[in-house]
Amino acid sequence: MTDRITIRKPDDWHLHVRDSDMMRAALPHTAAKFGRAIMMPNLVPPVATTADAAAYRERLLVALPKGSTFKPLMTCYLTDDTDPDDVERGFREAVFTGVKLYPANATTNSAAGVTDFKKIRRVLERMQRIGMPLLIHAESVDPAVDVFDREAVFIERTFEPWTREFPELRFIHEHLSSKVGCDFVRAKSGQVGGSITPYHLELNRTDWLGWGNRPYMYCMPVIKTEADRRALRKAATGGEACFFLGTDSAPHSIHKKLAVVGAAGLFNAPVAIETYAKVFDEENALDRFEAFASLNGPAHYRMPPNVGTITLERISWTAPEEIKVEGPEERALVYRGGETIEWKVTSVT
Ligand SMILES: NC(=O)N[C@@H](CC(=O)O)C(=O)O
Repeated sequence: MTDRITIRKPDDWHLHVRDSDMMRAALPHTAAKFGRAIMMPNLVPPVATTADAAAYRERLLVALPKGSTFKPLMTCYLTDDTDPDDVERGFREAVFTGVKLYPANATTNSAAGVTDFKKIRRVLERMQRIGMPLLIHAESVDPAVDVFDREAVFIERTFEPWTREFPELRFIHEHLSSKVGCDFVRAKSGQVGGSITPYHLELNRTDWLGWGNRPYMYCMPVIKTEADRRALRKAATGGEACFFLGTDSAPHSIHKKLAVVGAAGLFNAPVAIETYAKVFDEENALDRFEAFASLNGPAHYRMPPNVGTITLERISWTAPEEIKVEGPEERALVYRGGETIEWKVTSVT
């Protein structure tokens, strides 16, 4: 039995830390264990221009603990009115790493997202030309589509046709949640990469709804069936280069999570890398952990892997139930809060 594992320092290819008080509370949890993270642009108002992203990056850098080498990678929130010239400028100036597409109203803070895909064709053409990746929240928002089928329908109606219309455009299917999604990414490997969260690897919809409604398991795309969870575990741990780590850690104040209409998103940064290690251990795949956590993502984004390392050991500890947040948000519930966590980070270089 392996009780200790050292891998290259991982990156988080899908992260929300928000802004101001929440950012200051959430960011250190990721910066302590990851080399880089793709910072999601769904602030209110969104990070929609090069100037917005440069300013947000400054705020993130100021919020980092002293001496941290963590690097935030910025994304552009795509709207109906995004200017292709600004997108290109941001990419060439190394402000933007990619563009993020939210279909309008698909998830938290996506009201400013794209309402009509015809309106973004010029941006996609430009991105294809300059080699800039497109990150997609791949869910249909057609009200006639069942919430559990949103991923499959988006792939069929929109994503798959785009991979043919824009053959040189590189895509990331964010937070994969279904077997259909895994099979799609696999079939388009090279052109499409897929990130996978710790909670989609751990939970099925019976965990979420079967024993009382558990608001801290509510996220978009919603947790699906046991067959989907198994397919995701196979994808993450199978060693295929198209799948990589993206926590989708998404803190909300406790008030927003426990409201009548609750916010989607789970704050998992305090236990994320440890939870992935648990999954790989359970699947007898710890030898493939480094590829998923630290190598496949940079390769898809065409960046070198980190030079540092992280060591995890089989040491039990108890996850905090919540983190404190200054100001009116007060506190945020932690995914797996109060549970025994099997793996512990013992060294980061
Ligand atoms: N995953 C979620 O349920 N929520 C995310 C947005 C997202 O990535 O969908 C958030 O910003 O809270």
